[in-house]
Amino acid sequence: MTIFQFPKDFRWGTATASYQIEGAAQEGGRGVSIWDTFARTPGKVFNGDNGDVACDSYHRYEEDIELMKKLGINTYRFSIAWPRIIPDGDGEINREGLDFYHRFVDKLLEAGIEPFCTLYHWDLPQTLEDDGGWGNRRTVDAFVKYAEVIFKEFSGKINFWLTFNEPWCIAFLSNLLGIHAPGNRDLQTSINVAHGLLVAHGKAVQSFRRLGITGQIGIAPNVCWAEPYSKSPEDQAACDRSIALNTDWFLDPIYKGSYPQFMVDWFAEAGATVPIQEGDMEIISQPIDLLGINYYTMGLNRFNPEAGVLQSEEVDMGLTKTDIGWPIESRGLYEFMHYLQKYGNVDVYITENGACINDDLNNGKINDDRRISYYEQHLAQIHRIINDGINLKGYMAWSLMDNFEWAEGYRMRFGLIHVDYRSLVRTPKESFYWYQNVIKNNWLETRS
Ligand SMILES: N=NNCCOCCOc1ccc(-c2cn(C[C@@H]3NC[C@@H](O)[C@H]3O)nn2)cc1
Repeated sequence: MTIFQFPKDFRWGTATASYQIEGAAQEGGRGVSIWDTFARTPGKVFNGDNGDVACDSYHRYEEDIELMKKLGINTYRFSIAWPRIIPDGDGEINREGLDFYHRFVDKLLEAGIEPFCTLYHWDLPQTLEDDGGWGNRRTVDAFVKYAEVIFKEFSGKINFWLTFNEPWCIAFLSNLLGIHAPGNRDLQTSINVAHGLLVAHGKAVQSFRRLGITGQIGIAPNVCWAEPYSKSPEDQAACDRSIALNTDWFLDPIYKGSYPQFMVDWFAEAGATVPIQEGDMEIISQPIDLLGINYYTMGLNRFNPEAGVLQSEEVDMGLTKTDIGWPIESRGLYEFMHYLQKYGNVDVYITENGACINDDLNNGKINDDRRISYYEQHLAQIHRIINDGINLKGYMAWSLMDNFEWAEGYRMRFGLIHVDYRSLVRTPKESFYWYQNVIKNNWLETRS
């Protein structure tokens, strides 16, 4: 057994997102999002599940906050649903939507929990997607309008801001692979989306500074850490492409003001170019204050000309997997955080990390020992990272509770709290109590 002591001011939290937990999809003046549409498209979401009810947190947020207090977290990452604030995307402001989030944030603050707000966690108003989505500058301008409304409303209440969650998922999972909403399968479209959201990010940061909003702002890329299957240059290059599409494709423009040239050249070979307009890169590379990093797994990649646009395939090495099929390898988090240092020792928060473990209730308890083991391994790596002098400031477990896991619907459970989707009863799992103890002690004690 080893004790890993965390810094005194280290932030401990959990994370969720609006479409995944709120429900009340047709209440409070909320407009239609691309996920309402996608979930209703036959074959897109397991079992035809959708976010109409989800965890009903729109109505049960006070109960959820009581559970957060019981858990002992001091930070809670959530997202605001743009369709609740400006239902048709760039028209009238919906006061009822703002009032809901004021009630929610006030309750968080009352509980001594720091709100950590994501402006965009994938629920784009459908009207904007109908008019070209992130590839259309109208959507970029609409996002800036939405962001400014939120900044002005919540300045002083919210001090930690993220513009976008997982830009790789928004651009490539959703517009190249077609697995998430809106389900396009086109390389040029996905590159246009990536560029549009980067410009929107930069413009929102400019507004944040111009309006003198208090607090810090950043973005939350999801990581695809990978190591080459062999020492061959082809496998190393395939690995580099896989990592770069999740990380460098977004962080080079933000921190360096230009896209990674080797990837621009790679896509040019595939006939796709980045639609850069005059001044875009200066806008995108506005200085930011923090990075959110979402880490789940890592892979061993090798070159395969048949393996998609990156010609990079993951090799199954027989590692233990979570119930969603992702290998459990915490080492990738440590390696990635050192890779990230090429952008400088920036302030980083782990804004998502967790395991899909579908254990169900058994005599009123959920003995999710595999989830505890996952967290134990990953928190030990977090301690290593901090010990190496990297500015890792906090950790938010994904997720507070089981919720709508996108194309997987409700069958995949990431929560520290079990949700019965019929009764909506919340039941803390054994991992909840384990994490509660880590937070209370501010140290990790490995069990072996
Ligand atoms: N790279 N090529 N892949 C080839 C084929 O991939 C097929 C599937 O791909 C993926 C990749 C990544 C994800 C994913 C899900 N979460 C969890 C959510 N994070 C934000 C929060 O809302 C959580 O629910 N994070 N990442 C899903 C599917």
